[in-house]
Amino acid sequence: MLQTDFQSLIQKAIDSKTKPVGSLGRIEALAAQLARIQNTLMPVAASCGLTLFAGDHGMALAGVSAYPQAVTRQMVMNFLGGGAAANVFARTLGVDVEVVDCGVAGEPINAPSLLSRRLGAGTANAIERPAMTAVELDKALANGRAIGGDSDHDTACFGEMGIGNTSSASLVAAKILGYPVADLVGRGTGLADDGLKRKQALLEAAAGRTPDSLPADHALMEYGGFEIATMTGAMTAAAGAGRVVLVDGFIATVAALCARELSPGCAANFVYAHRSAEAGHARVLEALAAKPLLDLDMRLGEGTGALLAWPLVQAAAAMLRDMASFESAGVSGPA
Ligand SMILES: O=C(O)c1ccc[n+]([C@@H]2O[C@H](COP(=O)([O-])O)[C@@H](O)[C@H]2O)c1
Ligand SMILES: Cc1cc2nc[nH]c2cc1C
Repeated sequence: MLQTDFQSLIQKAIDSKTKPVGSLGRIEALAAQLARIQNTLMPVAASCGLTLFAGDHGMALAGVSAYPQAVTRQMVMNFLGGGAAANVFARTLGVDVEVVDCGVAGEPINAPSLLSRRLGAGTANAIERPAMTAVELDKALANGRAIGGDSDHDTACFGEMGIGNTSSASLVAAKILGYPVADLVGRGTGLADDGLKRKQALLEAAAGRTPDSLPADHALMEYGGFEIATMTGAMTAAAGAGRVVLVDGFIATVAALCARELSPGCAANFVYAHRSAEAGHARVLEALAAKPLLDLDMRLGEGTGALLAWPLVQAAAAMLRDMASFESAGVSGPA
């Protein structure tokens, strides 16, 4: 069937439901997207998994974050213990959580429930040199594809943890979009004014090492993080496998931007969950013409925004699948 014909069938199905035309607002657009992704007028949103990608950044040691690098590792232990915001939200929603070490600083973490896909003990300091090699990038993308492609869930939430990764994400996005990095720098975990100034100067120095504009793979190699690159691969494969991908905050949206550049078809499966309070997020969303579902002033990461959007995905699918039509319920249509 032609795409336009299927789109008009979807619209007809949505408009036949017992509600004034258009009255469920953006839930209707979301339902239509789910129908397109699953190629059915009976979309299913039955199960969702959260994969948390953790990695460290050489840049963090230059002082671009309000928190020390050690927090990445400590938070991985917290995820494994079930005590982080992402765990708590996931439990309330019945979502499974898996944690991936993509390259946390220090010795490998020895925990049976942790998936080890380490590319090293953190990236190189991208202020001075490329964050990773082409071989490391390829491996991270491949690791991500294997993780994103292997799941029983119809919906995937991807979250990240990495002290310094707002710096990495700002630089990657600036190079892909051809924006000055200053337009995309924010307070991250909560830098005060003097810290923000220092971060801005360091990121401008980092950006100055390379041309104003870079393709996504070069941008990732120069400025990316192991967790961001692994998430990028996971997003392409999850979308390729027909899953709905709930895109979290600033860092996850930059991974989605990379995924779209590397594998354009995957964008159709992306649902932008929320607008983070991190300064650059609104700009990157704008560049993607993406209107996220939620705006809760959150800026945590960990997939917390994506998790909170999961019930909306479930509601949208149930609306299209289960709501009565004017005809089946014997309700009069517009006069
Ligand atoms: O998701 C977001 O929009 C977001 C915005 C600001 C900070 N974060 C989280 O905070 C960490 C990065 O902040 P920073 O200041 O260390 O670059 C990293 O672990 C992210 O998960 C996440
Ligand atoms: C405590 C803490 C938890 C986080 N979760 C994601 N990024 C984080 C950064 C910090 C500092």
